[in-house]
Amino acid sequence: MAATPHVSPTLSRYKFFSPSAVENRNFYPHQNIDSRRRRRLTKSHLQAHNNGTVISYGPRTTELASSKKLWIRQTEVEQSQIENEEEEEEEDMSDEASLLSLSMKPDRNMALLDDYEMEEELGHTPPDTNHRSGYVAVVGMPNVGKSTLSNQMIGQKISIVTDKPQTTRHRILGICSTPDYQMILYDTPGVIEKKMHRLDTMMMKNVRDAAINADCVVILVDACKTPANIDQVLKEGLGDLEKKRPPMLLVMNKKDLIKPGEIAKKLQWYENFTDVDEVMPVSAKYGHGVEDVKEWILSKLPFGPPYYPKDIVSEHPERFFVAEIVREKIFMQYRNEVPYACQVNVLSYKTRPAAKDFIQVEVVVDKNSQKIILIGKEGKALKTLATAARLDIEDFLQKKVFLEVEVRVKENWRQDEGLLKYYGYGGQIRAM
Ligand SMILES: Nc1nc2c(ncn2[C@@H]2O[C@H](COP(=O)(O)OP(=O)(O)OP(=O)(O)O)[C@@H](O)[C@H]2O)c(=O)[nH]1
Repeated sequence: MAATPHVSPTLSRYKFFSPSAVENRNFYPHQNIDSRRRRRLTKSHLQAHNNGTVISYGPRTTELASSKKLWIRQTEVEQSQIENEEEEEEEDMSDEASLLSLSMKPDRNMALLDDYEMEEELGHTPPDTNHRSGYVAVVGMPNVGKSTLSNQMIGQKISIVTDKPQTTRHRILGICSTPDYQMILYDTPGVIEKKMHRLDTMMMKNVRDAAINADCVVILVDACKTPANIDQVLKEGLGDLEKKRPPMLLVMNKKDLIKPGEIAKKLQWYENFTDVDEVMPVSAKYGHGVEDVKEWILSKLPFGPPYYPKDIVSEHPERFFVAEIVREKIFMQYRNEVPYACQVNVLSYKTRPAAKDFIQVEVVVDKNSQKIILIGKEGKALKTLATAARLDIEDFLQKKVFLEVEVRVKENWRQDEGLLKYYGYGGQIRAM
């Protein structure tokens, strides 16, 4: 029998808590209290950029403390206090607690924002019965423009974009909020049939987990390609959703690359031969049709309160984006198999009051031959990579950093499930 919801005396205006949630004070979506304490990406943290190719990040909000893990308002707590608490917590923090689970969509009956956040961030606003919020999975084959569309919809660069297929490896959660709605988008790795490595299998599981959680699904296809059935995308990307088939929109992207007559013919084909609820032509890169996609999504989102504070644009911690920036530069600088053989990990991130922040990054490769290519003659290639990455990281963090990049060989890392989980492909990422 379902437990009777417990009404929090202070928060009854907003929503219900399940009794177990109240007991555990585990109100936040996806995580426990410890893991909630991390630097989160806010709207002002990144700045919108429209062409989807330039990384241009705006000023960091001063409202968030620059503490590595704690999310505390600087106006309320002295920086020294933050640092002390941080050190204490660092000692307590077990490996388990440092993992953020990205796979779960919170139960509607559970409160999603704790009282601190409610009072502070929502500013005592009474619940809006017309407010909509929900999860959207963006799926499709590699290189069709999923990340470009997701970035456009969020209005900020959350996912890295390159011209190479299979750039996206993680399920990336981006949040688009207005006073009237909150759209939580999962940008997912491209659906692949042939799984060469354990990494591919785990990435596909992450796509399916995103779809399971979704209130609606956006399936992208490339307008330049001959129309083909999307069964493979549905099978690999959505899994067994027969019992609960979410509303589906097919987006024919890159319409700028084909003639208007061709657009109409291809749309007709998709309307006739796919089992989706609607078909739309879009040019994600140039923003054409993106508002129509948002409108369709909005019409499918359930009424309900926001899942996240309205100024949060992503669940991922800063160090995730630092690693992604380095990975983007690898994709841009190196060719063939090399970018695919690379895993980027942030080993250490130290904020130093009297010096530049110190960030230590390792690039893991499969073979020594790849390490040699990455480093280049007299280390020149690695230096170019580190400089390009550092400049973007500095833009992103809005401060100078000292970036150290080292290359390590871990044979067959793409087949090693334990390592892959450690690297975050099991649906959990490291918070610190
Ligand atoms: N001309 C044109 N190019 C686009 C459009 N949308 C995306 N692209 C380009 O297509 C390439 C792939 O875009 P992504 O957004 O990385 O595609 P993806 O589906 O996320 O790729 P995966 O990481 O393989 O899953 C990039 O070079 C984009 O600039 C579009 O509307 N028009």
